[in-house]
Amino acid sequence: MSNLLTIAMPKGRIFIEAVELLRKAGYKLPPEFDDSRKLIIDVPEEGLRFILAKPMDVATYVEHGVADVGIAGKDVLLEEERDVYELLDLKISYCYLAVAGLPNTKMNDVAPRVATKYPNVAEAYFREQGEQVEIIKLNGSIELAPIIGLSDRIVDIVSTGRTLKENGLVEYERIKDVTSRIVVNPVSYRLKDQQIDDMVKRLSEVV
Ligand SMILES: Nc1ncnc2c1ncn2[C@@H]1O[C@H](COP(=O)(O)OP(=O)(O)OP(=O)(O)O)[C@@H](O)[C@H]1O
Ligand SMILES: O=P(O)(O)OC[C@H]1O[C@H](OP(=O)(O)OP(=O)(O)O)[C@H](O)[C@@H]1O
Repeated sequence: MSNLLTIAMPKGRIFIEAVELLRKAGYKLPPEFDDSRKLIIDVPEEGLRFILAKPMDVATYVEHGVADVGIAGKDVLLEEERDVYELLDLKISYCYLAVAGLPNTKMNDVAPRVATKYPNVAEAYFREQGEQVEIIKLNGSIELAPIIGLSDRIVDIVSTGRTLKENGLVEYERIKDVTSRIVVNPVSYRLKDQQIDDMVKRLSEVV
């Protein structure tokens, strides 16, 4: 096992903002962080190892303890419900989860269909509303579903609202605000509490 504190970082849009925040907190991250296809980047001078993962997989690495710490969107944490501690809201990559669909349409009375990348979040939301829906799991381009008649509604991320607008969809309900969080493995937190607390402290000062 490495002595380096291992951090699972999401590739994609969170990555750039997270790197910027870590640098602001004083971590010297080499140029590899700006342009590289490497999936593991060690920064021994800082005592850190970064693994670059799919956003949906970050909490899985942390739950299994192959990463001590992870950076993950609240959307993913709600969807996956992994056994990890959420220690800090980094307040980056802001967006929100919402229900959307074609304008002026009601949900089908019998077995309304909801397409989403977040089946658990969607299921729980509609159950709370007292509505029984059929969930259709998609992996992206969710906005297609109501347009081509696959579903009555979607549950998806909205940021600027541009994707909804350009595809002729409207928002019906806002479910939850989303930002990225620092999560940790419970055992790592016991064994490496000083390193982890130091990182959380440094990050919380620049959030
Ligand atoms: N339009 C957006 N604006 C801001 N943050 C977003 C937006 N879409 C998603 N996010 C946040 O960024 C996280 C990662 O999204 P990103 O689009 O980088 O990856 P992804 O589409 O989930 O993954 P994949 O690599 O499988 O396409 C999401 O979990 C969410 O927290
Ligand atoms: O409100 P906006 O600023 O338009 O952003 C929202 C869009 O961003 C995300 O998609 P992403 O770009 O990750 O593509 P995806 O379809 O592969 O999920 C999300 O799923 C929406 O489609």
